[in-house]
Amino acid sequence: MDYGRKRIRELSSKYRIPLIFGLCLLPSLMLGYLWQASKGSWLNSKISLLCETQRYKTDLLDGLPEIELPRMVYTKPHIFKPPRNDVLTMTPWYAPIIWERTFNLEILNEQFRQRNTSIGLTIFAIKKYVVFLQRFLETAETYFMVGHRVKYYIFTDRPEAIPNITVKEGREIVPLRVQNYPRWQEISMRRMEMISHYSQQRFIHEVGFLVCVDVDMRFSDSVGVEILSEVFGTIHPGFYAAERQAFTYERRLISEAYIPRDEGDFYYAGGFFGGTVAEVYKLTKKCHEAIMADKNKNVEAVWQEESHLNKYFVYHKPTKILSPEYLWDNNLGNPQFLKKKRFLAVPKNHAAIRNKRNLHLK
Ligand SMILES: CC(=O)N[C@H]1[C@@H](OP(=O)(O)OP(=O)(O)OC[C@H]2O[C@@H](n3ccc(=O)[nH]c3=O)[C@H](O)[C@@H]2O)O[C@H](CO)[C@H](O)[C@@H]1O
Ligand SMILES: [Mn+2]
Repeated sequence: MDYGRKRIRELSSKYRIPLIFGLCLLPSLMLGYLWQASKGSWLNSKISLLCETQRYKTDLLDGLPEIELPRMVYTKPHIFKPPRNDVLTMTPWYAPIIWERTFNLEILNEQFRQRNTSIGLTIFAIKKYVVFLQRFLETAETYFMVGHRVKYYIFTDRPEAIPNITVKEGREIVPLRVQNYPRWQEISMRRMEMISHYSQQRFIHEVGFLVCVDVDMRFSDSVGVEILSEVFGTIHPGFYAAERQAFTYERRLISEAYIPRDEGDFYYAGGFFGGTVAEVYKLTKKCHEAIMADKNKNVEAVWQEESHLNKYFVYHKPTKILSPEYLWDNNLGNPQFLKKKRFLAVPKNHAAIRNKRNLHLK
């Protein structure tokens, strides 16, 4: 015990001066630090306040467009009574699949009307395919986007063959003269190039959405704004129940459209897709570039641009998907789940319409 006290006394006398010095230095260092810190943060906040008021406009959130529905009376949705339980109405990435009974067109029409925008429908009628225009346009006038502003963009090598149809108010036929190609496959594929080109040059200034369809078709029931979304595709009527392995995706590795056997969600049809002009531009540009890359390798995908579209949708998931109601072929019968047939394939004699023989449409 004694030894311990003695030792402490010895040590404290030895280190007295440095100890006192240290004890004085510590508070002054702390004070100095606090002063610096407070001075710094004050200065910093002054600077950032100045920067922010310079960088940002303060009225950005004022005067935003508002969509406000009027009073509407309709059956309320019910958590335990889904309108459809016989079909898939939502993908795993939460994109709705559009079927009859799942939407209220009155709400959607009102919302769309208040957005004050319009729809461009792109149709290609090259060489003999002009024969399909009359029926296509007449049925579109009855069923397509009724009550909304529509521009029919008709890509053709024969503008003089466009039938003279009077369209309803707010609707317009816009002929776009384009070149033709000898092979039907080339004509079909080049649609990607032409849509992307015109999206950049023209459509982006004229319409909000683009809907891109085949011309050998007729509308037979309502096709309205329920189909519109950032980017949408349509389930091909021949493959809605098929397993992945049965999808006719491009399976050759050499093609840009190649999809491995363990990937893919649906088989989408080449004859009906769309979205905002910006999204359709991105889609068609990418597909066209892939088609050109294949061409350089002397490859053509098994289902031309439809194969490339399917590849695109594996890695850029559509934000909405149209059920086969939106693309049906009467040769496929009348399955129970199909409550409406909205857009139907017109029977065609493939050999006659795609080559130089004379054509007699049914
Ligand atoms: C309903 C559907 O999903 N159809 C697709 C399917 O064949 P389809 O047999 O339906 O192809 P198709 O003969 O209708 O050709 C596609 C489209 O290209 C245009 N065209 C074609 C040839 C011609 O001489 N003039 C002309 O204007 C026309 O708009 C036609 O609708 O596969 C094609 C690619 O192989 C396309 O992906 C189609 O979109
Ligand atoms: Mn077709």
